[in-house]
Amino acid sequence: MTTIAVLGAGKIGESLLSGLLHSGRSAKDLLFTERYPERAAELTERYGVESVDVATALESADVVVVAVKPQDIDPVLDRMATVLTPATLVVSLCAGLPTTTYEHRLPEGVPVVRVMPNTPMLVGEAMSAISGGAHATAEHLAQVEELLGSVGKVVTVPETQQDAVTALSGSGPAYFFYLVESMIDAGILLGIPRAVAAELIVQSAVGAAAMLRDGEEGHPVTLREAVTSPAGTTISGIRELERHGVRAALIDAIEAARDRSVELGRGHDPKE
Ligand SMILES: NC(=O)C1=CN([C@@H]2O[C@H](COP(=O)(O)OP(=O)(O)OC[C@H]3O[C@@H](n4cnc5c(N)ncnc54)[C@H](O)[C@@H]3O)[C@@H](O)[C@H]2O)C=CC1
Ligand SMILES: O=C(O)[C@@H]1CCC=N1
Repeated sequence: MTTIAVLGAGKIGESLLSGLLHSGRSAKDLLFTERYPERAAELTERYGVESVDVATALESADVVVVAVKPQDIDPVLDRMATVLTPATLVVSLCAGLPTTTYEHRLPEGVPVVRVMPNTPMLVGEAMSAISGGAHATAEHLAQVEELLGSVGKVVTVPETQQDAVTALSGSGPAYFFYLVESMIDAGILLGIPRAVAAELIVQSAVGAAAMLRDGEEGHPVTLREAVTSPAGTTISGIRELERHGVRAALIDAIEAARDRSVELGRGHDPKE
């Protein structure tokens, strides 16, 4: 069985471990490394997965998943450079980091696949986009697709689109959570108890998402028009959204996130 080591068990590393276990993978086929011992102990107790040091993880794993922050990648790449061979597949979840950064710092031929997942992985509903580097074969991509496919949906994209994908689906859940949080606040303003407002809005979000994904008519414009009655309530609200430039704000937000992804990828490649 393939041994998978997750380097960095923070929010996304934990989501991946949890998602893989839920999908039926055995804890004995998983390893993780974590900088903070208390965090490592907490996760081992919660999931039964063993925490090891980075060198052990790199030596034991068939697939090494890098889930540290891009700002923390340099010491990890230095360790990887001394241990890895082309027999190990590297899967990078790091925002902004191009596959070439790994290729320029790791021994020749080590296969690298860049992935942008998202935290709904925790409940088996991730959206992950994958792109292979220069030494990644179709089999490597299929392996990563199978791995991430067990915790959600997977698409393959050209690596040139990964910074945009990071802004859209990597950060995307945060924007939906922000919207839900704001709508619950509106409920409070209108005198609805917080718990009731939260139930109303969360179930509306779940219902809207199900219509978008599974409904016969999944186009957002058609679905919104169906809620918007002539001279009704919804159009009064939409006029306010337009007056406040919410559409432009969202476009600007996603463009800013894309730009930040590009920025995070800089400064780690000796050939830059
Ligand atoms: N949080 C998210 O929604 C998403 C995050 N990502 C990417 O995943 C990566 C991790 O992000 P988060 O989980 O949000 O950050 P985080 O800060 O929660 O987790 C990073 C973890 O790595 C550990 N770490 C750092 N250096 C280490 C080392 N040398 N050895 C062992 N452990 C080490 C830290 O202690 C921490 O627990 C980032 O590169 C990010 O771009 C990608 C998609 C979504
Ligand atoms: O905020 C971040 O940098 C990470 C990458 C995508 C989602 N969270």
